Amino acid sequence: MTNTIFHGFKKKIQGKIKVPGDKSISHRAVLLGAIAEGETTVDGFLMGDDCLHTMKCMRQLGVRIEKSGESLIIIGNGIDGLSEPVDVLDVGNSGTAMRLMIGLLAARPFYSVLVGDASIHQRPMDRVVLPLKQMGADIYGRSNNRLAPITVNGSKLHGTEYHSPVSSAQVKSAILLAGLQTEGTTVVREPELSRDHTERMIRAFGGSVLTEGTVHTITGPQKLTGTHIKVPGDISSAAFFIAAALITPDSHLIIEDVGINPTRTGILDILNSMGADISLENQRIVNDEPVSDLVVRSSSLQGTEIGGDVIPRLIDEIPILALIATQAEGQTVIKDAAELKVKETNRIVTVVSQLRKLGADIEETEDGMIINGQPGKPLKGGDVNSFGDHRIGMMLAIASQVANEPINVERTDSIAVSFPTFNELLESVR
Ligand SMILES: O=C(O)C1=C[C@@H](OP(=O)(O)O)[C@@H](O)[C@H](O)C1
Ligand SMILES: C=C(OP(=O)(O)O)C(=O)O
Repeated sequence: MTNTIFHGFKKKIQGKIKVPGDKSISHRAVLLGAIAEGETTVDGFLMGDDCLHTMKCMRQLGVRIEKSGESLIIIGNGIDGLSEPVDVLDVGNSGTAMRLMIGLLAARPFYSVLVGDASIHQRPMDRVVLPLKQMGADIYGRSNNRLAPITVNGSKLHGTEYHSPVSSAQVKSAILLAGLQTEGTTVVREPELSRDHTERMIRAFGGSVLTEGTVHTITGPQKLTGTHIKVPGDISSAAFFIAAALITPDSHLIIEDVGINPTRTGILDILNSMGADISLENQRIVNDEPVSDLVVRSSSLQGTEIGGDVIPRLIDEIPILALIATQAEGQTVIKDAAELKVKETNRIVTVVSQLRKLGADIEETEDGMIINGQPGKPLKGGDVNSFGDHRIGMMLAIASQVANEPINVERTDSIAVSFPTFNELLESVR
């Protein structure tokens, strides 16, 4: 376990940077490349722990994946090219890897076991197991099929119509990946639109998914063809640097090549409504995904209310939004965010407890938190803990921009899950 001391009180943030590749898109590039026919080249793949676990699992399933310079080459042999793994598939800390692979493997004619770290073994898997069982899947897990380890006895599935109680791209994607291999039509409805990278990427691989509002329809079986994927920078990683520039006086930061898929830009909409000075330049489309450079300047911010259908569009950015809210004038209320309780940690508890330790005025609610901003009043330093949650670790590191004493963050090793170069990049712009 590593700890890191961050000390950056009022150190202005300046420069031009790129953040690592999008985690959601990187997972999907490997999964779809692995089941496509022919070669797939992935540029900008995120070499973070989560995606490396997905890559290793796909290799265990018999897929050849090689690094070639900065690119990843996946040699797919079609969906039938996957073979039974001789050992358990370990997803590490990644909910995306586990849930998407359960969907993928549910329709493969072999046996597999999926495990992960202590955090993964506490996260609900029934949200994908239930709909897949409705499609005829044979899946078991601890605690009445709710928790990992999960065993998948691959079988022939049939199409279904599933109304998901949660707006979760992992649930939607698991069903679509099973539906892709299944004779007939599979329909998944979600309460609010969640990130749509799976749908876009199935199309980039030559497949088809129909989306009407929040209803997604896939008709299988479909064959995918290898392609060239360029992964944009991860807006969820960029968010930490956006925050650092906004809350530190005299900052001016350019972040190049950031993915701005509308299902991910809730953070930009909310920051805009809080008065943030962020402009989008050089907007373009790459692989059916919108990409832009972001120009961020320090800003005076106002508190706001964050809830409703924006939540799935910024769910991973709530920890850093909470920190930003401590620096905004007035109150910020975050609601409808109970999903935070089933992330790498219970993020309502970890955000509130750790920011409180630093002197923030923040309290937990049933489905979110309330923050009374104190702009101009520095946070304190001291010992805080990421509890193994990468996003909590990075949020606490950025808090050092507004803390007048050093912040000692325990378990910073977890940051490598999504942003292995975070510390160096932060140093480079300070
Ligand atoms: O599909 C994905 O790549 C992800 C979906 C979201 O989770 P849910 O599907 O649980 O909302 C998000 O929090 C996670 O970081 C990545
Ligand atoms: C929730 C996250 O990821 P996952 O669900 O894939 O573990 C995240 O990256 O914040």
